[in-house]
Amino acid sequence: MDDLAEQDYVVIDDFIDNNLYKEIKNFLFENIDVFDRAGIGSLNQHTIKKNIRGDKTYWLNKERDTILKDFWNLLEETKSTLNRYCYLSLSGQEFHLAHYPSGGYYKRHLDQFEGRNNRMISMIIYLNDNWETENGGQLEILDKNKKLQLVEPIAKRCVLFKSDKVPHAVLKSFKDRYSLTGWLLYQPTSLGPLLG
Ligand SMILES: O=C(O)CCC(=O)C(=O)O
Ligand SMILES: [Fe+2]
Repeated sequence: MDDLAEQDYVVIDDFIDNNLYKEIKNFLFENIDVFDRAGIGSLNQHTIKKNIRGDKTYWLNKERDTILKDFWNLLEETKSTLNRYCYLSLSGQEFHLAHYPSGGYYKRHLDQFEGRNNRMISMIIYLNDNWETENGGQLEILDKNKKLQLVEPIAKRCVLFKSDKVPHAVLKSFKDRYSLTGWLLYQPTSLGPLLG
Protein backbone atom coordinates (compact mmCIF):
# COMPACT_ATOMS: atom_id res chain seq x y z
CA MET A 1 0.00 0.00 0.00
CA ASP A 2 2.99 2.28 0.57
CA ASP A 3 3.99 1.82 -3.06
CA LEU A 4 0.55 2.84 -4.23
CA ALA A 5 0.72 6.00 -2.12
CA GLU A 6 4.30 6.87 -3.07
CA GLN A 7 4.81 5.45 -6.58
CA ASP A 8 1.17 5.74 -7.68
CA TYR A 9 1.08 2.02 -8.52
CA VAL A 10 1.70 -1.37 -6.99
CA VAL A 11 1.98 -4.93 -8.33
CA ILE A 12 0.78 -7.68 -5.97
CA ASP A 13 1.45 -11.31 -6.88
CA ASP A 14 -0.89 -14.10 -5.74
CA PHE A 15 -3.53 -11.54 -4.90
CA ILE A 16 -6.24 -14.19 -5.17
CA ASP A 17 -6.15 -17.79 -3.98
CA ASN A 18 -6.59 -20.89 -6.12
CA ASN A 19 -10.28 -21.28 -5.37
CA LEU A 20 -11.19 -17.76 -6.32
CA TYR A 21 -8.96 -17.98 -9.38
CA LYS A 22 -10.83 -21.07 -10.55
CA GLU A 23 -14.21 -19.48 -9.84
CA ILE A 24 -13.37 -16.43 -11.92
CA LYS A 25 -11.93 -18.48 -14.78
CA ASN A 26 -14.95 -20.77 -14.89
CA PHE A 27 -17.21 -17.75 -14.99
CA LEU A 28 -15.07 -16.24 -17.74
CA PHE A 29 -15.26 -19.29 -19.98
CA GLU A 30 -19.00 -19.70 -19.39
CA ASN A 31 -19.60 -16.15 -20.57
CA ILE A 32 -16.95 -15.71 -23.19
CA ASP A 33 -19.28 -16.31 -26.14
CA VAL A 34 -21.53 -13.54 -24.91
CA PHE A 35 -18.80 -10.98 -24.53
CA ASP A 36 -16.89 -11.91 -27.65
CA ARG A 37 -19.97 -10.87 -29.60
CA ALA A 38 -20.41 -7.61 -27.66
CA GLY A 39 -19.31 -4.19 -28.83
CA ILE A 40 -20.66 -4.28 -32.36
CA GLY A 41 -23.71 -2.18 -31.47
CA SER A 42 -22.98 1.23 -32.87
CA LEU A 43 -20.80 1.07 -35.94
CA ASN A 44 -19.21 4.43 -35.26
CA GLN A 45 -18.34 3.67 -31.71
CA HIS A 46 -16.92 0.33 -32.70
CA THR A 47 -14.67 1.88 -35.31
CA ILE A 48 -13.31 4.40 -32.82
CA LYS A 49 -12.81 1.72 -30.25
CA LYS A 50 -10.97 -0.54 -32.67
CA ASN A 51 -8.29 2.05 -33.35
CA ILE A 52 -7.53 2.53 -29.69
CA ARG A 53 -8.08 -0.87 -28.19
CA GLY A 54 -8.73 -4.38 -29.36
CA ASP A 55 -10.29 -6.03 -26.34
CA LYS A 56 -13.75 -7.39 -25.74
CA THR A 57 -15.40 -6.72 -22.43
CA TYR A 58 -18.11 -8.14 -20.23
CA TRP A 59 -19.40 -5.86 -17.48
CA LEU A 60 -20.04 -7.52 -14.16
CA ASN A 61 -23.01 -6.84 -11.94
CA LYS A 62 -22.98 -7.63 -8.25
CA GLU A 63 -26.71 -8.41 -8.09
CA ARG A 64 -26.71 -10.67 -11.14
CA ASP A 65 -23.28 -12.30 -10.82
CA THR A 66 -23.70 -13.56 -7.27
CA ILE A 67 -21.68 -16.65 -8.14
CA LEU A 68 -18.63 -14.39 -7.83
CA LYS A 69 -19.47 -13.57 -4.20
CA ASP A 70 -15.93 -14.29 -3.01
CA PHE A 71 -14.69 -11.73 -5.48
CA TRP A 72 -17.22 -9.12 -4.35
CA ASN A 73 -16.19 -9.78 -0.75
CA LEU A 74 -12.54 -9.37 -1.63
CA LEU A 75 -13.37 -6.03 -3.23
CA GLU A 76 -15.07 -4.81 -0.06
CA GLU A 77 -11.96 -5.77 1.92
CA THR A 78 -9.68 -4.08 -0.61
CA LYS A 79 -11.69 -0.88 -0.51
CA SER A 80 -11.64 -0.70 3.28
CA THR A 81 -7.89 -1.40 3.36
CA LEU A 82 -7.28 1.39 0.86
CA ASN A 83 -9.59 3.74 2.69
CA ARG A 84 -7.79 3.08 5.94
CA TYR A 85 -4.18 3.20 4.77
CA CYS A 86 -4.35 5.58 1.85
CA TYR A 87 -6.98 7.93 3.26
CA LEU A 88 -9.31 7.43 0.35
CA SER A 89 -13.10 7.38 0.39
CA LEU A 90 -13.88 4.59 -2.00
CA SER A 91 -17.39 3.26 -2.09
CA GLY A 92 -18.61 1.85 -5.40
CA GLN A 93 -16.91 -0.07 -8.17
CA GLU A 94 -17.30 -1.01 -11.80
CA PHE A 95 -15.64 -4.12 -13.19
CA HIS A 96 -15.45 -6.02 -16.43
CA LEU A 97 -13.83 -9.13 -17.76
CA ALA A 98 -11.61 -8.40 -20.72
CA HIS A 99 -10.42 -10.61 -23.54
CA TYR A 100 -7.67 -9.41 -25.85
CA PRO A 101 -7.61 -11.84 -28.77
CA SER A 102 -4.32 -12.30 -30.56
CA GLY A 103 -3.37 -8.91 -32.06
CA GLY A 104 -5.24 -7.00 -29.34
CA TYR A 105 -3.74 -3.98 -27.63
CA TYR A 106 -4.77 -0.76 -25.89
CA LYS A 107 -2.97 2.49 -26.69
CA ARG A 108 -1.56 4.64 -23.91
CA HIS A 109 -4.29 6.35 -21.92
CA LEU A 110 -5.46 7.49 -18.50
CA ASP A 111 -8.46 5.75 -16.95
CA GLN A 112 -10.25 8.89 -15.86
CA PHE A 113 -12.51 10.13 -18.60
CA GLU A 114 -12.97 13.76 -19.29
CA GLY A 115 -16.06 15.00 -17.50
CA ARG A 116 -16.02 12.07 -15.10
CA ASN A 117 -13.69 12.04 -12.20
CA ASN A 118 -14.97 9.34 -9.90
CA ARG A 119 -12.56 6.60 -10.97
CA MET A 120 -9.97 6.73 -8.20
CA ILE A 121 -8.09 3.44 -8.35
CA SER A 122 -7.69 1.12 -11.31
CA MET A 123 -7.45 -2.54 -10.43
CA ILE A 124 -6.53 -5.38 -12.78
CA ILE A 125 -6.34 -9.06 -11.97
CA TYR A 126 -4.71 -11.22 -14.62
CA LEU A 127 -6.06 -14.61 -15.57
CA ASN A 128 -3.38 -16.11 -17.81
CA ASP A 129 -1.73 -19.42 -17.01
CA ASN A 130 1.79 -20.06 -18.27
CA TRP A 131 2.25 -16.61 -19.75
CA GLU A 132 5.57 -16.16 -21.59
CA THR A 133 7.30 -12.86 -22.36
CA GLU A 134 7.13 -13.71 -26.10
CA ASN A 135 3.34 -13.63 -25.86
CA GLY A 136 3.52 -9.83 -25.53
CA GLY A 137 0.48 -8.27 -23.88
CA GLN A 138 2.48 -6.58 -21.12
CA LEU A 139 0.95 -3.69 -19.23
CA GLU A 140 3.24 -0.74 -19.90
CA ILE A 141 3.22 1.82 -17.12
CA LEU A 142 4.76 5.26 -17.42
CA ASP A 143 6.00 5.84 -13.89
CA LYS A 144 6.53 9.07 -11.95
CA ASN A 145 10.07 9.40 -13.33
CA LYS A 146 8.78 8.96 -16.89
CA LYS A 147 10.36 5.53 -17.02
CA LEU A 148 8.49 2.68 -18.69
CA GLN A 149 7.75 -0.32 -16.50
CA LEU A 150 6.51 -3.55 -18.03
CA VAL A 151 4.21 -5.85 -16.09
CA GLU A 152 3.59 -9.39 -17.35
CA PRO A 153 -0.10 -10.35 -17.18
CA ILE A 154 0.43 -13.53 -15.16
CA ALA A 155 -2.24 -15.50 -13.33
CA LYS A 156 -3.41 -14.14 -9.94
CA ARG A 157 -1.28 -11.00 -10.22
CA CYS A 158 -3.02 -7.76 -9.33
CA VAL A 159 -2.02 -4.25 -10.34
CA LEU A 160 -3.43 -1.20 -8.60
CA PHE A 161 -2.79 2.35 -9.71
CA LYS A 162 -4.18 5.84 -9.35
CA SER A 163 -6.60 6.26 -12.22
CA ASP A 164 -5.91 9.95 -12.75
CA LYS A 165 -2.12 9.80 -12.52
CA VAL A 166 -0.72 6.78 -14.33
CA PRO A 167 -0.58 6.67 -18.14
CA HIS A 168 -0.53 3.07 -19.32
CA ALA A 169 -0.97 0.87 -22.37
CA VAL A 170 -1.43 -2.79 -23.19
CA LEU A 171 1.24 -3.91 -25.65
CA LYS A 172 0.11 -6.04 -28.55
CA SER A 173 -0.72 -9.51 -27.39
CA PHE A 174 0.11 -12.51 -29.54
CA LYS A 175 -2.09 -14.88 -27.59
CA ASP A 176 -5.54 -14.71 -26.00
CA ARG A 177 -5.11 -12.52 -22.93
CA TYR A 178 -7.67 -12.45 -20.12
CA SER A 179 -8.15 -10.13 -17.19
CA LEU A 180 -10.61 -8.83 -14.69
CA THR A 181 -10.35 -5.07 -14.78
CA GLY A 182 -12.13 -2.44 -12.82
CA TRP A 183 -12.22 0.81 -11.01
CA LEU A 184 -12.80 1.67 -7.40
CA LEU A 185 -14.98 4.71 -7.32
CA TYR A 186 -15.47 7.69 -5.14
CA GLN A 187 -19.21 7.92 -4.90
CA PRO A 188 -20.90 10.62 -2.90
CA THR A 189 -23.78 8.85 -1.16
CA SER A 190 -26.30 11.38 -2.45
CA LEU A 191 -25.80 9.94 -5.95
CA GLY A 192 -26.66 6.41 -4.91
CA PRO A 193 -25.08 3.34 -6.45
CA LEU A 194 -24.20 3.49 -10.16
CA LEU A 195 -23.15 -0.10 -10.73
CA GLY A 196 -22.31 -3.12 -8.62
O1 LIG B 1 -5.43 -5.15 -19.04
C1 LIG B 1 -4.60 -4.30 -18.71
O2 LIG B 1 -3.44 -4.60 -18.40
C2 LIG B 1 -4.99 -2.84 -18.72
C3 LIG B 1 -6.36 -2.56 -19.25
C4 LIG B 1 -6.69 -1.10 -19.28
O3 LIG B 1 -5.84 -0.26 -19.29
C5 LIG B 1 -8.09 -0.64 -19.30
O4 LIG B 1 -9.01 -1.47 -19.48
O5 LIG B 1 -8.32 0.57 -19.11
FE1 LIG C 1 -6.60 1.57 -18.66
